[in-house]
Amino acid sequence: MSIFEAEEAQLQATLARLDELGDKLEQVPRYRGSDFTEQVLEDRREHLRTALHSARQEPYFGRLDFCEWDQETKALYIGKVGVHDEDSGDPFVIDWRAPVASLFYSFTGSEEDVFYQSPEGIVEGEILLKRNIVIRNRRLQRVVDSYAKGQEMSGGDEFLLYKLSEQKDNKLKDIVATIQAEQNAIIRHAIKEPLIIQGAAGSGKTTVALHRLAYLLYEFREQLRAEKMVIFAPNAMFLDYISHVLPELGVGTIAQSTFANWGLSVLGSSYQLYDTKKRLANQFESKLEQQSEDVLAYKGSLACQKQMRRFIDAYVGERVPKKDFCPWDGCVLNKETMKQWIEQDFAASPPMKRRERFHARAKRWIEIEAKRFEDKKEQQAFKSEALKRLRSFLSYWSKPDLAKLYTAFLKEQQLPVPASLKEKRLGYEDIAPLVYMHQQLYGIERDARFDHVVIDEAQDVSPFMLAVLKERTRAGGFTILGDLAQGIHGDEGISNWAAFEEVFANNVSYVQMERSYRSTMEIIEFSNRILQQMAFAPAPAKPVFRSGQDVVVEQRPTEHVAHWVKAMQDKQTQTIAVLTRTEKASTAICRQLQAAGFDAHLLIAGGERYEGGISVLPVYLSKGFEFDAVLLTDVTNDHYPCDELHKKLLYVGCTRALHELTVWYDGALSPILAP
Ligand SMILES: Nc1ncnc2c1ncn2[C@@H]1O[C@H](COP(=O)(O)OP(=O)(O)OP(=O)(O)O)[C@@H](O)[C@H]1O
Repeated sequence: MSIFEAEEAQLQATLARLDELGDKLEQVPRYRGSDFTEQVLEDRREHLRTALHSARQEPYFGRLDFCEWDQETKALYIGKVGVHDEDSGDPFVIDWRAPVASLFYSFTGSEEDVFYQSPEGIVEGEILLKRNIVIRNRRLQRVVDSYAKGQEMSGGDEFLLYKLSEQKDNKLKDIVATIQAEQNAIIRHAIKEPLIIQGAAGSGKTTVALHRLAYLLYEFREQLRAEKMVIFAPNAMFLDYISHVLPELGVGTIAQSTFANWGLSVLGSSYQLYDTKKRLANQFESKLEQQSEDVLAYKGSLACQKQMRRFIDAYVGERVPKKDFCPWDGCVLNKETMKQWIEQDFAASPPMKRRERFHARAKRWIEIEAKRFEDKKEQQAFKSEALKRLRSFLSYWSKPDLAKLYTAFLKEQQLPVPASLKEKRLGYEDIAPLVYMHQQLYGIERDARFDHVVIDEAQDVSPFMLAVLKERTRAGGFTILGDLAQGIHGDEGISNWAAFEEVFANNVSYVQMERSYRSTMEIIEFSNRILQQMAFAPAPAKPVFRSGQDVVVEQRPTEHVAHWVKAMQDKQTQTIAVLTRTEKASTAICRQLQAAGFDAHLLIAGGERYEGGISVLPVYLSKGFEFDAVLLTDVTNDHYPCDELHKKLLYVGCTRALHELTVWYDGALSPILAP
């Protein structure tokens, strides 16, 4: 029997077991009653039904023959979801997140003995076979061995290259079958340590972070809840693009948001972001930003956070009663007692909660004092007079208007006050300071705390934003990923990771990912030449050995875009992108393509969906996305002068391409690309 036939027989046997299990489960009536134990059992059955639904199509993707010392070799089949034999409890498909499955990813073929950490301790042994198996709709498609003991192998990358050469559709995909050793280490990194990942474009940062969430939820299911996890990413369109990975991994309820939207939800519905749609366009096109870069950078800094804390402390300090309270003539609650209540008895509560508690205790005190009057009517009259006086006494400590308080802070710091603040319309850079102010005054409800936070494209996040999130996240619960070479929002974001490390008082792990999986060698080498020109030049990306077309750089006006798109379509290219320098240019090209009969999509700031197919978008919006073929238009000296911002923009644009990259210029080629 050939290897393929043997695996085919194994697949049929596994499918038969899965079908039997699935059919049996379907026959158990759904429990809808109120008995708690029954509900828990039904919950488990439902979980298994969902798991079996996907397992019955593609039960596994890998096989690992592992021999634990002094025991028999076991063939372990690894899949997206683990399935156990009902009677013996033995797994016949191992979940990719299970401890033993880690060997499938970390084993490189050169280790003689291997080990993994199981809940019972370290398990040692040797690997005899590592096999990739492709199953589509219950049919065995492909079997590729990357290691077989005692045999010469062509190299472990063959299967990875096969996966990478596939065309992409409109959603990011899971990579469970081909997670690489360095990615596996990140996915399984200790739960208690915050993690910062600096990764080259296309190194799999976003993908790996999503797999890490799925892993954490599996391994620490007793401690973590999906509803308490959140992914922050730059915009709604990008969130739409990555939205399929977690459901594919069987995880459905993790919140995804932009920092701005989340911040506004904390502040309440009266606050809005000003020019949501136009912020990026202004920043990258007409330089209309009202505020200088220094002000933006300061508002995102830890120095600003420190000043804000001092300002709030002073504000709260001022709220301590300065005079005695007199509910009626002859009765006094002295200021020392009230001070003691506020500063000592209620010290653990946030300031606005302290006010509430003070109010409640003062009312109780009035009740007790009023009991001195024997006549009930008299008692009532004194009480209502006292409550009136209490209200007026507390007016010095009314609920603060955050926008006004923030205005006072900006004035104190001699910073310009944006005119829109009066209408509670905020700049992106004002959100972190305001949310921080809110947190300082009102505290953070238990329900509003996070178990784990993923921050994607973190180079565009300010240290102040991170500090705000840290206050409401359980210790160590951060996976932060970014690429400084793609930091196109330098004024709001960061230029090195030091300030982030400072937020965690340096108790943070830092990992670099240099291998890039997205693009061909030709595209990576071309992009690396831009990288090397940057003031801060991260290590060049290392390509996987996947060769493709040469990068084309040619003098051509944008009128020819339709020809290029047609040529790409003729090659069956699935996702095609035309990247322009401005939104205006994107709009014009998109119209031109639509007039020529192409189903082209214009992606602009404020958009919510990414459709795939043919996309036309400004280069600054392309961050995070990838396309089979990319055309960068107008790469001239005028549009991309030789400065840091434009080097980064071009780097972002070039690294979006998987298989083909074309660069056009009409005039003088940008000096960044000059030979
Ligand atoms: N181990 C892997 N196996 C197969 N494909 C992979 C692997 N790692 C990454 N990829 C693919 O590489 C591409 C880039 O991944 P991803 O978008 O997560 O990278 P990134 O580092 O976030 O990129 P960027 O910073 O440029 O946005 C995706 O198509 C992803 O599926």
